[in-house]
Amino acid sequence: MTGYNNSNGGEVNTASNGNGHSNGHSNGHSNGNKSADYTAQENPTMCSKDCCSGQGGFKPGNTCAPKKGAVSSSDEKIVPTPQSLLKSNGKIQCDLTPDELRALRVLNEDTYPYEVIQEIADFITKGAGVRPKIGIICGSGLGSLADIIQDARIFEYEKIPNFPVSTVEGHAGKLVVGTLEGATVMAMQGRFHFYEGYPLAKCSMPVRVMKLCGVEYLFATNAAGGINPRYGVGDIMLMHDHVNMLGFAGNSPLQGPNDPRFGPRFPALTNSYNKDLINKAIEIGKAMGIESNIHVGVYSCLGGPNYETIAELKALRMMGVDAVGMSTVHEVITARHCDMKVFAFSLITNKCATEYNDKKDEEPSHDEVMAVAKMRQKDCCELVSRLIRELAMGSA
Ligand SMILES: O=P(O)(O)O[C@@H]1C[C@H](O)[C@@H](CO)O1
Ligand code: HPA
Repeated sequence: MTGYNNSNGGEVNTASNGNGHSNGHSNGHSNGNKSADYTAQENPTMCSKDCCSGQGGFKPGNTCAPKKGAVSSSDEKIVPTPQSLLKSNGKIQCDLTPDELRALRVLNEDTYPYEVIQEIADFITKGAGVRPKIGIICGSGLGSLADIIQDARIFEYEKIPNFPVSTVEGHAGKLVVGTLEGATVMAMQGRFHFYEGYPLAKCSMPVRVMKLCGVEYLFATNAAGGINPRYGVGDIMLMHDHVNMLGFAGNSPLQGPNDPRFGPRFPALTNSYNKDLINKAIEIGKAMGIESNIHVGVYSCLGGPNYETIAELKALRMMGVDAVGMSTVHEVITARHCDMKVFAFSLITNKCATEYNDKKDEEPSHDEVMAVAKMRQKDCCELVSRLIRELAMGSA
């Protein structure tokens, strides 16, 4: 693998992709500082704190009453709100404090207001005592990337105010802040996926938290299926572009009102993956003796949680996709929107069949994904830490 440049022989572009977004304009997102009166009309599916926490806390889809219009099975009873809970003005009494109510609203809203993200970032930077420069998102089974961080301050997602929780095996649900190879870093041991029930903006919300913590570089990693027939299990594909299948279907983490404090309404994504970092990673791969296992390619994210059909994989291949997964793209979009530099790679954990066959052992499974990630975590950690060392030394 020689130096990467996808611009047909032009110079490697070292310029940052400043998208010139303005600061200081609010789009007037309110922060939920309303009274604790919570009308049934505002959200017909919510009830009291005790009821929701009885179902394991406030989580996506954690509703306590059937949605309006839902068909109930014959043995289910619809229990009307007791009159004793209704105030004379028709509002339901709520025993949540204003802060709890606000947290409930934030967790149930699709987008996080700037101020809430700022509060999360303040909580982390104050707790850690540093402002990290590099953000790392660990893919499935690649959480050990965060284990190599020194002077680590660990925040469990559950304890970070207004943070979602990780629900997938191989995603520990911890944020680790510290230093790595001389650089201040924050790493997510566990990301949020669309298939967990989170809207895309919520899946990639931590990227905005990183930005407000001071992060300039996003390193995103993932486990993916190799569609390119040249890719082997355990190979690493440096992402130089993506195909946003969820975007084709009209879904985006940037959907909804745009807050210009993060970035512009219509961001360009043509130079999303930093070419200098790709070239440095190729050099590092050579120095590590794994050159033949390193590729540069195109990743595509589907919604999951099911793996793809043969027809879907054939279609993706025809579209120029080299590896397929269920994450990363919305994180990259969010990072580029707020002008972060991005480096991302896929660990190829399985080869995707593009021809029909009946071989059960060729079907992908999360167990296989986790096993391959475990096997290859050492090289992935070394690649990331050497790249960060180059950044810290100012040579990348
Ligand atoms: O979080 P990533 O994208 O690394 O995880 C992949 C996609 C699914 O979450 C899971 C499937 O095995 O691995
Ligand atoms: N498809 C989608 N996501 C994945 C795969 C796959 O084959 N492998 C790991 N994550």
